[in-house]
Amino acid sequence: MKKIKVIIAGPRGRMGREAVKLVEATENYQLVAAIDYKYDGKLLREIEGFHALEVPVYGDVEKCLSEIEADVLIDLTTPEIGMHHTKTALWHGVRPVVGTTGFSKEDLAELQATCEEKELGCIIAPNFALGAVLMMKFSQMAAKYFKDVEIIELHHDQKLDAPSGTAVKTAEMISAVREQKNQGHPNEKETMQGARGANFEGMHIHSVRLPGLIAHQQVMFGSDGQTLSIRHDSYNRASFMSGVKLAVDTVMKLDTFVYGLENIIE
Ligand SMILES: NC(=O)C1=CN([C@@H]2O[C@H](COP(=O)(O)OP(=O)(O)OC[C@H]3O[C@@H](n4cnc5c(N)ncnc54)[C@H](O)[C@@H]3O)[C@@H](O)[C@H]2O)C=CC1
Ligand SMILES: O=C(O)C1=N[C@H](C(=O)O)C[C@H](O)C1
Repeated sequence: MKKIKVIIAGPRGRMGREAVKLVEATENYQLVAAIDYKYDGKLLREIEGFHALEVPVYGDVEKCLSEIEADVLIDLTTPEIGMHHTKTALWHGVRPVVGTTGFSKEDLAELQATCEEKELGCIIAPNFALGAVLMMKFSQMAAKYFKDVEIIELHHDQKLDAPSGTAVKTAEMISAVREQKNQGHPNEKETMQGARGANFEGMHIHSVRLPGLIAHQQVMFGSDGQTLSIRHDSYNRASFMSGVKLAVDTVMKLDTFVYGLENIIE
């Protein structure tokens, strides 16, 4: 059986550790390297929590990709370094699967152009949890009938980006079908800055950060005499792994850029 050779960037992170477990547990995947700025030149097994993993760790993505033959790079880091890893992977002919959030519109356009130039698959998934992908799709369906919507995303307090990648993606999907509307009273005024959250084309996004939370989102629609709430909750990071696996398997067959798992599930 030909194995899919995988590199994981950010293996010590909350998501990275889960992804290492996934790759190790999947028969046709082989973890060939990890990228971690702190442990350059070590083996993964020398890092706490990783046992018996004779996998080299690189601090530098360029060096890693020059020395290691790989099919897929899974990135679970931070936006700046994630962008650098993703571009470098594409230049080396390695297909990226990116869970890192916080990329700008310009970043995404640049990655799409590089994919097209290289004719190489790349999947950027703001949320790998299949339930969250359905929550976004259902919200898009509902937005055809309800033009008043507020997005409330709730995450753990170690999260760096706000609003979450999922909330941004949800707002983009809704705006593709929603009749444009500036919500709330035309004369509404914030007496405390930020009270109405972020404004995306007239709809509002609220970001809650609390210890104890993992990843949650509620999309609330309202119209005359009724509201509709569509909610998804991730209670652990294993919830994201079936989507990571789907993305790795799919990216191997792609020569295009995909932003969002809703584009690859039926
Ligand atoms: N798409 C999805 O379904 C999900 C996406 N995320 C996103 O994934 C990213 C990571 O999330 P967490 O694991 O919770 O964060 P984390 O903070 O636990 O992990 C980030 C990891 O990146 C590593 N890192 C930072 N700079 C680096 C560099 N220069 N080179 C290599 N590694 C570097 C850190 O050492 C750390 O281990 C975030 O952007 C988050 O929003 C998180 C959960 C689900
Ligand atoms: O940082 C997180 O934890 C998560 N990030 C992603 C996002 O920004 O939407 C996905 C999920 O919500 C968890």
